[in-house]
Amino acid sequence: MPSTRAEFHETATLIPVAQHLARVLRAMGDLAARRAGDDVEHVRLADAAGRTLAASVDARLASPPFDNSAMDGFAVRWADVAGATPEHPVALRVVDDHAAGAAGVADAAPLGPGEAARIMTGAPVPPGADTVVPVERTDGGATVQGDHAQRVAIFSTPDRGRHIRRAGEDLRVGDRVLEVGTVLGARQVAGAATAGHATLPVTRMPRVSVVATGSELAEPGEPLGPGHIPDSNSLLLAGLVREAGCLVAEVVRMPDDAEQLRTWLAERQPCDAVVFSGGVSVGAYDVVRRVLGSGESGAVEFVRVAMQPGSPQAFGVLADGTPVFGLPGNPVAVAVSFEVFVRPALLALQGRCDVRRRRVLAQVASGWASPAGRLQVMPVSFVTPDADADADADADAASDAGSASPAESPTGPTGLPRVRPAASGGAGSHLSGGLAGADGFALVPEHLASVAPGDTVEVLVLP
Ligand SMILES: Nc1nc2c(c(=O)[nH]1)N[C@H]1C(S)=C(S)[C@@H](COP(=O)(O)OP(=O)(O)OC[C@H]3O[C@@H](n4cnc5c(N)ncnc54)[C@H](O)[C@@H]3O)O[C@H]1N2
Ligand code: MOO
Repeated sequence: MPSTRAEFHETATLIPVAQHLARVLRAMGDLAARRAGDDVEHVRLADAAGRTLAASVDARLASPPFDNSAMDGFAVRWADVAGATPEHPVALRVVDDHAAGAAGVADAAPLGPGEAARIMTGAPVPPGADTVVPVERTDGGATVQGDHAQRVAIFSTPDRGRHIRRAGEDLRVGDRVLEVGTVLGARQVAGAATAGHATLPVTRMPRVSVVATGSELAEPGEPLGPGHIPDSNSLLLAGLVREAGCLVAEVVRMPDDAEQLRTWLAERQPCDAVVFSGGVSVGAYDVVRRVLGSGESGAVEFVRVAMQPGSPQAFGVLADGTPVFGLPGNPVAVAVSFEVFVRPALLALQGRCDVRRRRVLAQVASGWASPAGRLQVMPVSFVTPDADADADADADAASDAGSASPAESPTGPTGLPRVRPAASGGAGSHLSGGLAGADGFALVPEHLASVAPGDTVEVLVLP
């Protein structure tokens, strides 16, 4: 129970992360449903990476499309070679030679008793053959020259049917290859090619506008005026938008000036979502809150979420129905807010079936404090084997024991990977430089005020 009025005010107004996310995803679900239909494009397989499937894909071709050899060797009739040994090889007449891609194999005369065909990996199995003997188990036979048949000695017998890859054992015509909502990567595109497709139906890539607000913001690399800082959030957000499979409609940096924001809102490029950074808190110049919170440009709600960093959040729609996010300006808060709310929303807008990031359990290598009552989303890095080696060297130098500090081992006694805060400064939401070393975000539940070495935490793994 909160003990003071101030504390009560703080905790009473915090919305659980799951509740805010559910609200965002509900709104995105409605938008995606409205977009469905007009939003399908057909792209060539070579252009499909990173796109989201708009419809499930079934096999048009069997895989393999025909029975073929898994080995370079000789296609035989098993009954002819059963019992062959090095001491008592079986000699067969080589009547044909089949390379991968060979035409006409299916029409060849069936192998007769005592006959074999030389065959290469991937070549169709000729009629009559039921087994392939790898070349290593033969004397190698001899090349067929013209129609002068040669002989091959078989030294041992595989099981009947061995080394033949059967038509359809991977996919039969009509088998489901890819589910609607799947994000297409190299493996999925290759699977579609195998299944006989040349193009795939994908959802249109949402276009997202990024607006960084703040009178202190300067172009990165330019000399800084007094009180100015390089604008890192524009780059962060534009990059995260692209990583989430979207196109960047425009990137805008503007000072804390309500008139400039109103002008931009009136003249902006058409897009599917807008993401603001900065100006959502309670500061005197918090321009996003002032303009969007007034209701003059749409319906945007400003809330405080039980999360650290990234507590102040804005979400809603602009006057034309475009969804809009207002993220708190601190760079780590931007990264975390994007990860927790915006990325799932943009994936949902694309029709992705899975909007969750992969999670792993990890063991804390060096502890940190966490604000009780809020979900802490802490940038962490995995302890690497290199760090282990460095620690070994340090330990060697410091003592004769020469063993690595347990805190530096890449896995803990449980076999879980170990994590430590990515920023040497800890959990501050301004530690933008430290964010660059993050491999993931550790999720520290609301009821904890700290984590200690050896504790287990769940980590969202970044690509
Ligand atoms: N009285 C209170 N003050 C603040 C509260 C609060 O509850 N009461 N919350 C704090 C928290 S937590 C956050 S997060 C920030 C969020 O404020 P804003 O969204 O209004 O963000 P700004 O004030 O515009 O900026 C915060 C911080 O981030 C830096 N920044 C902003 N944009 C960029 C950019 N594009 N690139 C790099 N850095 C950026 C900015 O210079 C500020 O230092 O409010 C706290 N205050
Ligand atoms: O939400 Mo703020 O990000 O804690 O700094």
